[in-house]
Amino acid sequence: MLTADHLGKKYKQYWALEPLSFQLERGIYGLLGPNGAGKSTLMRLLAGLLAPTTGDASLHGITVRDVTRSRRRIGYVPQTFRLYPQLTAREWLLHAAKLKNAGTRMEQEAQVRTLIAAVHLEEKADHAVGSYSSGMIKRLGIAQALVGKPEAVIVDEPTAGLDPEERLRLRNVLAELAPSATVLLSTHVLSDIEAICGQVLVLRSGKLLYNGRLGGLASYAEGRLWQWEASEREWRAMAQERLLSARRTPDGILCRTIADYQPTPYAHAAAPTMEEGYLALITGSGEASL
Ligand SMILES: Nc1ncnc2c1ncn2[C@@H]1O[C@H](COP(=O)(O)OP(=O)(O)OP(=O)(O)O)[C@@H](O)[C@H]1O
Repeated sequence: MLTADHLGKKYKQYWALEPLSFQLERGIYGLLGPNGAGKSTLMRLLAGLLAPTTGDASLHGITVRDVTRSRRRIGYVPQTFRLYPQLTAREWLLHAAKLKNAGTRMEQEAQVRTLIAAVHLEEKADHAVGSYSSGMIKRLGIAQALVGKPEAVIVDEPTAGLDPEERLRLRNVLAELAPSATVLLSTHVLSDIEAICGQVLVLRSGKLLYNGRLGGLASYAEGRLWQWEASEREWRAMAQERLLSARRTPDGILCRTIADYQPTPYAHAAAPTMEEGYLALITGSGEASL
């Protein structure tokens, strides 16, 4: 169990992460929030790589500040990382296994073989990483975080900059981990994680706004989601930034927005999606004036 207990981080007078508390069991959790919300700060605090201003993070009751006892048990994949381009994936992972003191040389080699297969890098395992695509590097980062069989795996922006095929591949790799570890993935794109995360935490401006089931997000736009068909001319006259979506149909343009009151006489209430609920939550959307 990965626990945050009044965990917070302040830079000068500014809370990058206001003190928050939660407990994460086994499974995959999404950490959502716009740029600057505090996601990386929280992840680095949970991984024991950043000293908190208040509170503590712990894994199964052991503080992450106890580096010797917790470091091997938590795998962390930063947003970006540098690799020596001339090293191969196998060499890189063996190096990580040595640093983490993950068993005898033979055990380390066996573990590296298993990890290479788990992240589907068998064909490229003995090629220099300088020749890898960004998706392959992300997968190698995850394999490196998994060395030593950690009980918690924290991945900052796993799918950023990847093409749809690589996203899917990476998602599958992460989903396979779920039964045996606590996995926390950050993103600002809900669709990236909705296929694999049942639970999400939402941060905005350093505050924890939501901690619960992914499906529960839709409720933030419940009763405030409006849909109507507009003509091309009406649509052009609208404050476009107030629209959540606008989709061309044979009859005109299907518009959706969040507003406390019916935005036009033609609008009718519609069921919000999770994404729309999430947008309502992070934008704190009030009345839309169209
Ligand atoms: N070392 C630092 N010194 C001062 N402020 C910092 C430092 N690191 C982060 N911050 C600030 O803390 C806030 C949270 O940053 P953080 O990187 O955690 O956000 P994020 O949600 O991960 O953003 P992104 O999605 O853009 O990566 C931001 O306002 C950022 O500018």
